[in-house]
Amino acid sequence: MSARRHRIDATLHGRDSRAEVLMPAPGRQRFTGDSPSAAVIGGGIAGLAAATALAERGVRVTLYEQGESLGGRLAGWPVRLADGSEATMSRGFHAFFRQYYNLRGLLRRADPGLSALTPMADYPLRHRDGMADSFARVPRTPPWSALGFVALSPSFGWRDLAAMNPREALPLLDVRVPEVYERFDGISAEDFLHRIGFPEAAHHLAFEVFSRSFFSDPRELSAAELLLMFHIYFLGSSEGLLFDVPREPFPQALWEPLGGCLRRLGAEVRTGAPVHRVRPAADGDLTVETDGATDRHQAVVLALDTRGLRRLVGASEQLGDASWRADIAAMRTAPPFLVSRLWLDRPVREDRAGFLGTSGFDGLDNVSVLDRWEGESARWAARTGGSVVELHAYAVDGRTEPKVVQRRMLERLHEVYPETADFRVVDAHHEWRDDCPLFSVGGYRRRPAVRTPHPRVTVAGDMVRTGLPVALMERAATSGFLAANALLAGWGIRGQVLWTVPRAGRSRVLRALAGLAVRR
Ligand SMILES: Cc1cc2nc3c(=O)[nH]c(=O)nc-3n(C[C@H](O)[C@H](O)[C@H](O)COP(=O)(O)OP(=O)(O)OC[C@H]3O[C@@H](n4cnc5c(N)ncnc54)[C@H](O)[C@@H]3O)c2cc1C
Repeated sequence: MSARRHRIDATLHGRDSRAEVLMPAPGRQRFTGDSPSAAVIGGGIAGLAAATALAERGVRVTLYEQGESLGGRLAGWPVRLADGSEATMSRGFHAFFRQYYNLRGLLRRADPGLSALTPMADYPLRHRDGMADSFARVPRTPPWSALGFVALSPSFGWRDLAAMNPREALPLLDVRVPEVYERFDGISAEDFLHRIGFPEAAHHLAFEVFSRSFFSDPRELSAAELLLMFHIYFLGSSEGLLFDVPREPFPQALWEPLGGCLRRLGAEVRTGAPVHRVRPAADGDLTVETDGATDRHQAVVLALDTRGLRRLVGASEQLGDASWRADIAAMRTAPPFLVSRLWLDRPVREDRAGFLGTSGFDGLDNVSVLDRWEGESARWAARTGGSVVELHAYAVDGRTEPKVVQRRMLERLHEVYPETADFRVVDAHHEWRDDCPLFSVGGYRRRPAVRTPHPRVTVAGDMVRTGLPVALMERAATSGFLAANALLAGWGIRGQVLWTVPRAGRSRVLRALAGLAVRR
């Protein structure tokens, strides 16, 4: 893919005039007449992006999803509450950042104006010791974002900035992908922050919240992922740290409309369809085995979660080569996380934020008041006079009894929002999962890339190496499009145009400063 700067249509992309556009390999617009068939395995964001890009160009797509609905880690399912109401449960709160250009492009297929998303006014953070931070008033364009944060933050002042180790900290100013992995994948996020002399208070507040949102303890997370995150959300993009959230539960707001688009494009969307094996056939085709059926395709996109990919590749003995298979087998998932959703009989205080990042509260990572922004919760709260609150705890010690953690998180809620201590819990749903990838120290080299040893098999998902500054949901969407583009290029068809935050530090002065660190 070639890259070039573009004037940005702010309504379609973001506000960052330095965002980069990545042009796909040249080719015909789409198939006409006879077209190949492709299996996309996995119906999360990555699979939906791949399936959409392929189907739009006339490929005959079958999407296989083992779950009963689309969305993967953002899937939702109906539950009946103790008071008889119907609600949609999910893994809960997700921040849709403005620099998620490719994810937003995917969602625009079904919702051109992104009317399903609503902005959150702030990204407040609170530490148990009383320290609080906010990004609402921090400017969005670097370097003013960093300077504004230092000027406004109680946890990170000018004195802290002056006390940092300048030589070690300079690389923060010019994060480049994939070079950042070559230099920093070998140390942990925690060690990196110590090395640069990052102030203790800001370390515990801002960085712990961010690194834990990668589902890992900072001692286990690769420093390269932390630097990348710093670049994407802070110093490398002028979209800022504010984000949007869906106005309704994920299925209704996002995946049912997108699934409808796919079907209108002629794709076959099969839910409740786990794939057990993929086998290369002698004639170059690939067979895909599901419960009781074997389908034949000319290409396959593996858009599964980490464990699903490991299992499927493990069972598909003839797929790939020995070293690729060994790398997939070595992939790890992050420790378990808990999402507790509580339907409470009374409203939380009026000034409580829709979302609050928390630190120092025994592993409670954030608290959302869903009825502030999600229609279904707001209607329940209006009808009952109650409120809907969600608690997330990432990287939980797997040895602790789930009930103990659930009770502890509720007690911490009582501390964060003391009025809730007297509320009655009308109903509670607790989701325990461990399906997020672990970006462990030194693990980058073995993570799968989009291309595999088989020219007609590609990989997509939020664990994939894309060579671009993208993470989490945006990595899933971007890798999905890249996986489709790689197949389309092989057929001489032009793929999807992609966008990314700049792939290097954005200011010449900051880049020059960062260069000093490398030369010394
Ligand atoms: C609690 C929580 C909060 C999060 N918050 C944020 C956030 O605020 N911002 C952000 O950007 N990201 C966030 N994330 C991360 C985000 O959810 C993921 O990065 C993203 O959803 C990954 O999408 P994916 O398509 O790569 O994988 P998945 O969504 O896991 O999709 C993989 C799919 O493959 C299917 N599958 C597996 N095996 C098979 C098989 N054999 N046959 C058929 N199908 C199979 C699975 O059922 C699944 O649907 C959060 C995640 C969690 C859990």
